[in-house]
Amino acid sequence: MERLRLPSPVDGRLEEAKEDARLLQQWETVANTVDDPSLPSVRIAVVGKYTGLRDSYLSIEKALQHAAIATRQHLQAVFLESSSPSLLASLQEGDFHALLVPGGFGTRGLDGKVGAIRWARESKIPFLGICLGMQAAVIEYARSVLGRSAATSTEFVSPSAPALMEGKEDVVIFMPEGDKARMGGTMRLGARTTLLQPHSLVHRLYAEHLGAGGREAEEGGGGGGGVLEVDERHRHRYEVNPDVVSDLEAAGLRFVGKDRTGQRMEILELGETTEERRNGRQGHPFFAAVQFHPEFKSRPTAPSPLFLGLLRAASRERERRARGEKGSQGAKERVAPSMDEG
Ligand SMILES: NC(=O)CC[C@H](N)C(=O)O
Repeated sequence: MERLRLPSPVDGRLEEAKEDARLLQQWETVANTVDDPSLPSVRIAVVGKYTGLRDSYLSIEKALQHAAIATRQHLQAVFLESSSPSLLASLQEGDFHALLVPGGFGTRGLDGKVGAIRWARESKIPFLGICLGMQAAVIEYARSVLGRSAATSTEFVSPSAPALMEGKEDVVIFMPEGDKARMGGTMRLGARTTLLQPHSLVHRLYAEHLGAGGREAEEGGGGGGGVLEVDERHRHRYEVNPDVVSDLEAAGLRFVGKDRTGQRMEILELGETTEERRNGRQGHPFFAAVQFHPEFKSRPTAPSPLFLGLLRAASRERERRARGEKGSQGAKERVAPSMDEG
């Protein structure tokens, strides 16, 4: 056995027993945290249009739960209907510590999602957007900050409507390799690689998980220089229009995760605005959105780095309110540097 370098069955059993004990210990920690009545509650608003069918957001709720356990908080996820006329009032009065806008399809409720994201961005409430949630964040920024009030996604433009003015309004477009005439089989599905720029919030979060969720990118493969590669699961037909990226970046959005071609935007963060930098004001505590679905890879003992980031920011927000502070400025440990540092 030694000559052939085979593991001894005794060693193997010992290793197995150690691993079993480690997993049991992890699981006990999870169970004890869920049952601990002394932990504070964290209130997360989830704004979507499938709220009548709770199972639609099951993986979102589970991923939030995993991150709440890891940050020792009791999760109160509140699902709000995105087409409700009272959505904004519910958000303003709901004492929420964070907002999550998950994936979805079709136009109903889009303006509600855009309004909710605007509220979170302007009131400096931690925000995570997923898939359609990221596309809605781009639409919101283009409408509110670039002043393109008609900004939208090609998904929401009826084929019979006149072409969008100068193509400036379709800030989210159909992916070129898809077949516009046929929906079946045109979705970009499954695990795809995203390269994460250093000096970004998401890079730091994934780097913590290096080994589990990320690996150093190789020089020459579009990576190198501290770039991290992560594989996350996708499910979409539309993407950020590469033609509007430079305008959005000049206005303060940072696209810190892209595919290997550099043409497909996978992750955005909010950098400091020029005005914030000039006045030495703190930027947004946590504003990130991703084209993929991080919830699908979250596990009870290994929460998704993005959900973890959101729940940590939500916890800081709760503590800040408990201290009676107004506005998020000064509340946090800021991680996203200004755009030109990235
Ligand atoms: N999963 C999603 O959120 C999909 C977003 C959007 N409807 C698209 O197809 O690109």
